[in-house]
Amino acid sequence: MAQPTTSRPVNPRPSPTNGTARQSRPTRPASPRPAFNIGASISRRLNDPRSILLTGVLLMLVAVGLLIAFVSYLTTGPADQSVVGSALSEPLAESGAETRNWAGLMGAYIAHVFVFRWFGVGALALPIVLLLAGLKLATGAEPFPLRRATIGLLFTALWSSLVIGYFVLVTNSAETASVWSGGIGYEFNSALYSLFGWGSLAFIGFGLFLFLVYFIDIRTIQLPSFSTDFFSRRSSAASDTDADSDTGTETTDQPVAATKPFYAQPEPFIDEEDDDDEPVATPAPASDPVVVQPVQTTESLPTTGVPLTVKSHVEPVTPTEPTELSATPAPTYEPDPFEEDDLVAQHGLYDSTLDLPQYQYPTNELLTEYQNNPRAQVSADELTANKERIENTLRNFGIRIDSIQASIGPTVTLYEIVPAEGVRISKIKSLEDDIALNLAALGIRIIAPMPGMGTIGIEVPNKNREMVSMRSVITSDIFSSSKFELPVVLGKTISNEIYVADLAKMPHLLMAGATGQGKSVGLNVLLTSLIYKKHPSQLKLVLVDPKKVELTLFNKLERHFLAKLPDSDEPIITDTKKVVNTLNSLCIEMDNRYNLLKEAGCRNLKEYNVKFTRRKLNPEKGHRYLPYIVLIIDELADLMMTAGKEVEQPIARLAQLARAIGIHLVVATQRPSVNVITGLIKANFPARLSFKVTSKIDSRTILDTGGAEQLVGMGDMLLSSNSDIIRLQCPFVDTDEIEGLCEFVGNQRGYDDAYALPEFVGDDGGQGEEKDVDLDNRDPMFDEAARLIVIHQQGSTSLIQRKLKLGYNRAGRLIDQLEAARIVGPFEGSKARDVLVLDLQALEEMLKRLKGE
Ligand SMILES: Nc1ncnc2c1ncn2[C@@H]1O[C@H](COP(=O)(O)OP(=O)(O)OP(=O)(O)O)[C@@H](O)[C@H]1O
Repeated sequence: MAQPTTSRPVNPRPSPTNGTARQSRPTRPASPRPAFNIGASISRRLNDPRSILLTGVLLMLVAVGLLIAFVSYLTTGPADQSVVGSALSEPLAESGAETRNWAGLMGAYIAHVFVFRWFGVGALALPIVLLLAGLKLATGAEPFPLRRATIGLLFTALWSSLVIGYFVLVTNSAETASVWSGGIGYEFNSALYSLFGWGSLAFIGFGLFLFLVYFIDIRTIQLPSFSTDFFSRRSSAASDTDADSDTGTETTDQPVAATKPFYAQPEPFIDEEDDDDEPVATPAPASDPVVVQPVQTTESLPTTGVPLTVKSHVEPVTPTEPTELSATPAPTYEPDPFEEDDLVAQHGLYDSTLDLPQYQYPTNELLTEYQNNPRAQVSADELTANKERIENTLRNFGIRIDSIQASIGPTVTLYEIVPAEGVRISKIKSLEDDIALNLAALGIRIIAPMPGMGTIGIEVPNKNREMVSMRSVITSDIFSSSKFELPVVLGKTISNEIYVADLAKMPHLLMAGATGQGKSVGLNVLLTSLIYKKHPSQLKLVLVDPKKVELTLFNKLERHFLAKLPDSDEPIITDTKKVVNTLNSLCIEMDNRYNLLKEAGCRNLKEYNVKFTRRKLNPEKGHRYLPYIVLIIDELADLMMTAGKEVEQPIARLAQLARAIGIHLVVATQRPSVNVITGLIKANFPARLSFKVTSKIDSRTILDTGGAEQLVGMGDMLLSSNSDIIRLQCPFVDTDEIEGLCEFVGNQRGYDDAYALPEFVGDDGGQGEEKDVDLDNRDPMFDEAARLIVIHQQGSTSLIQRKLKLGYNRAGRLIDQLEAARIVGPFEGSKARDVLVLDLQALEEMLKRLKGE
């Protein structure tokens, strides 16, 4: 679990409030809207994909112009030199008319600077760099990794200037040939030659050597004597495959995926089956059977996490059975380091964000800047009054104290009391209710003792509270520089620190709170944090919303961040049956991912993705970059009531096993009772968050302790993780802001469709599919059964059984026929089916139609 990190001094300033900003959601109360911000508008324009396209095309045009000017200058340069020289002194029209350069006077002038004065023929590198950059911006295509190409070309420009300069100097041909070396090369050699003579060539040669060592990594250049030469081995493997095509061992000589869209990057590739008769597999040490480990926090690319014994041949991977935690350790395979280095040198590291290279992360301006009410500070009077009342109350109960100190938070102020020697803490704890009554404020919480300190804390709500805006936390240093895998900003602590947690480490979160206390805002905050930090290729959301209204705004993210079942129309899942199928599908995804990790010899998703990024895993073997998947369920109670075990079991299974493979769950409910948050579910959610609940019992169910019933609402919450309980004020984000954010993302170019989860075919034949029912061959009791169901408005098999005195099988067949005739709805777990026909009159009409009358 993440620790809060301090971004402010521990002794905070008093906090302002906005008392008006919380009347009701979704309409934002009278909080001031941000004034029109010119800077924000310009920055939005610049980030607009159309502006990016325009910049790209402009760059390419400039590049072509420069290329023409430079090439032309190499032949016409000497003739133009006098024109360029006189251009500043004579009227432009005249000097322009005399220019021989194909790109006119301007071309001649720019080429004069770049070619003649600076780099000579090497100046051609500049338009090439601009061309590549323009191409990438305009189309996303990147024939060579741009950064490496730029460095390489600029070095070539400089180095060629130096080499040619040397020869121009020693052959005394400056008059005619210095245009090829440019001024830099010639002047450099003039200076050096007088000191070292031909030794200056050694300097230049050494420069090249340095570049090769650091930039290309000279160690990876293959000498002809290497018998393991990558290309020769690959092509021989390919011909082997040709000769024996039914072995199923496919190899491809072309690592670049030709069928990918134009913006796709080359596939990472290493063919582990390219071995000869001497397979060497390196099994992982059979020591520790636990393959699941929490993901590391550091962003630096770790080594692969498997013992690295360098072998040049590997054995084909044999998939083993999936997926329990105690699964036997995966065999690890050591790919040929020369191959990987070669691929990485050729294509650079794999970069998942190149799936959508022009994707723009949301800007801060999309969030509202709320002005906090200046009256909302905790005044010195309020502080002194509370202090005195605490002291008096304690004194009345015979408790002496040594000192009392206040820290002002956004919602509550914490009075920290050092009791006099000999005072028992349990005594103070037992007086909690009396002290609260005396201080006459709602939401007094007594923390006795404060963890890790010998003091007692009393939290008293502020008269006016501070609104913690989403914008203020998103723009904070601590969040924007966070290196967490899945950073979520949960709010501000009592000492005004911004609390950022890593969902990947939590690894699942259970949320509860009575209605209207801030749960939906809390979920929106969580989703907003993730969307601000992650690229669509790195994160997929599965949103389950049985209430059907809470998460609808996120619909717009379908082709960027959402995942759904292949045959589902709606990306946000509201139907119980679909929820069950989706949960089961996630379990299949989990099993598939475990298999991939096992084959790759990785212990968790992060290691796996690092390995994939380094092009050590072959996509032709099913390996792919694995995005995190976050499953959000808004209202577990509804699901537990309608589908009970059908949802409980996959949720528990996912919660138990999915952390290592990057599937994380956030489950919210307004009814934290034991039949919703069952023991099985609770045991698998170590991190729990509670907004205000209605009773101490509810607080115990969710947090295992009281306290949540004393919160003051509006996002005031307690987070329990690792047996610590922290009080936080959740940030506020309005539906308008969420709408703006979703539009910003949704209007950008996305994937063709939502991320497809594996297909799941349930016991009843899949996603509520119709069964094979022949309505022409109806049961003789069909009409009667239909009337019975419509009269009772209850779609139950047992009703038919009882009233028509039929056996279970026949009643079951009848209900299937009624479903096929759309008189009752589909099976919904333990609940009776919906009756789709409202009255007998409508029914009789339907029956007539069925009979063809
Ligand atoms: N973090 C917050 N800061 C300030 N006000 C808040 C915050 N969270 C919620 N509120 C206020 O409380 C109201 C209710 O919040 P919200 O809709 O999130 O409650 P809920 O628990 O989801 O309710 P329900 O279960 O009925 O959907 C909001 O409209 C807003 O005015």
